Amino acid sequence: MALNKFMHPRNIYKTPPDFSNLAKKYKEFSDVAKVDITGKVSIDFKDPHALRVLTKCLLKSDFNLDVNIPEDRLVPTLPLRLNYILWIEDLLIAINKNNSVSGIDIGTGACAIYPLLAVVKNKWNMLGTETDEASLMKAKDNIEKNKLQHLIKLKKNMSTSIFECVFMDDNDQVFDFCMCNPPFYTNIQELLESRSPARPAPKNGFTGSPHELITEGGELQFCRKIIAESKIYKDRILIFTTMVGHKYNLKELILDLKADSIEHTTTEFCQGRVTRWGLAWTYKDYHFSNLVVPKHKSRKKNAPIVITLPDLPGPENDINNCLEKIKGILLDLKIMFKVINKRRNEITLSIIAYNNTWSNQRRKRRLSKQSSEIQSKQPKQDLEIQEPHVNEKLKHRDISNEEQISALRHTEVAEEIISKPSCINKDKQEIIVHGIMKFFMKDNRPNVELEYLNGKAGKEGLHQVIQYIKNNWK
Ligand SMILES: C[S@@+](CC[C@H](N)C(=O)[O-])C[C@H]1O[C@@H](n2cnc3c(N)ncnc32)[C@H](O)[C@@H]1O
Repeated sequence: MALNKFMHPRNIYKTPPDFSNLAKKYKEFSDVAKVDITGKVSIDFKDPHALRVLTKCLLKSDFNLDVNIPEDRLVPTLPLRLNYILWIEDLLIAINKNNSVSGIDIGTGACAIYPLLAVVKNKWNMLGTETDEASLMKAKDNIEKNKLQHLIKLKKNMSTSIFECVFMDDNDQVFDFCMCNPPFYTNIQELLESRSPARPAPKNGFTGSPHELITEGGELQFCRKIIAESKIYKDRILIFTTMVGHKYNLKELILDLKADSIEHTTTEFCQGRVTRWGLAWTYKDYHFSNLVVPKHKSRKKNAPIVITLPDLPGPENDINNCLEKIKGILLDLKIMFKVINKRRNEITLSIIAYNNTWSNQRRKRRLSKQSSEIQSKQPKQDLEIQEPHVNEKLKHRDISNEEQISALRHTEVAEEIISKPSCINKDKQEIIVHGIMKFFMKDNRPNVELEYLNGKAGKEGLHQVIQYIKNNWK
């Protein structure tokens, strides 16, 4: 519960729930609870069933809500959901909106968790939208079970638009806010790779179905769509908000809003070991600058590092030229990359390296030269027989032990360098470096901003990659 102290100040889960009390109150909970020798009651957080029972019992005990959470759907973690609702409360306070509040929950899911919490906590009127028929049916059951149909409405979204289904009846309704927990991932692979191997194993078990977690283009595209459509519905929703799961996407979305001079604010949702972010924007004459952002200032930040690269030769010292150069170097290094954003003067790449192909390049080149010199001196027949034993030949020359060891290393590394990308077995290999590189032109010079995400080589690994790029930037 490392981040709990940074939870929203009004979040009741800042104080962890009393598990022994829950076990006494609910038989279902006592069935999944374990008691250690000191008498402490806990559950197996890796067990999705135990998580489901915990959330169900907390909803009953703390909010008097009876909720069925289907086995094949996301188990909503309450501290995070509550952090988001509490931040919406802050936003509404900031715009002096304190009664007859109405909000939209985009992608409400099978539990309609946000509408239910919003209604029991604040008596807001909520509209939940959902594309998945099965989730929609379950959400309806949960709302009816709690007799809250008069405050919570549901709409099936059958279009590719986010908001069209809300306003298609052509009513004049104006909503105070919209909220969204978007599907975070682009595909299964990204979902599986989303966690750093360097970080401790996730404390909580994995829950959720693919369509709840995956969307074409991932959360960045989904949130961009909300922003694009917000321009159409700017008079129908006072404050637009979304949760963002990846910090690098948050940065991109902020740039989008800044580019259009749209008033916005952000927050951090901290709970357990997980941080998410909230982004809010408006087209109204509201100023969010007075909002007290509930985050802890002294918390260590992963501040990005900016490095200026040498000028590229020729007149075309521009961002497209940079991109071609970078692509070439990354391909040489067998580093996987994806262009996640491209603007007029800036390009953002996500990079993943499964092998360290950038270290000791000078030594590798020297040894490569040495070994090819030796090979060229050998008679052809000899070479054919002895080719796998380059180091044996080196032994017969007057060279030091250290060089022999380097040569041995070189043979191994050489194989690594010539390996084709297709032999990168992502399933079996650990990520060495995963990071974001944003290239941009400043004062007509190429710069790169680095953000380390995860990987065995740590931040140092990402710095080594950029150092390699810098050294080969010609
Ligand atoms: C990450 S889940 C969030 C569920 C719930 N709000 C929560 O926080 O637990 C995302 C939900 O959005 C739904 N969804 C995806 N695209 C949608 C769209 N265009 N309109 C409405 N819902 C959508 C998915 O079916 C899924 O239930």
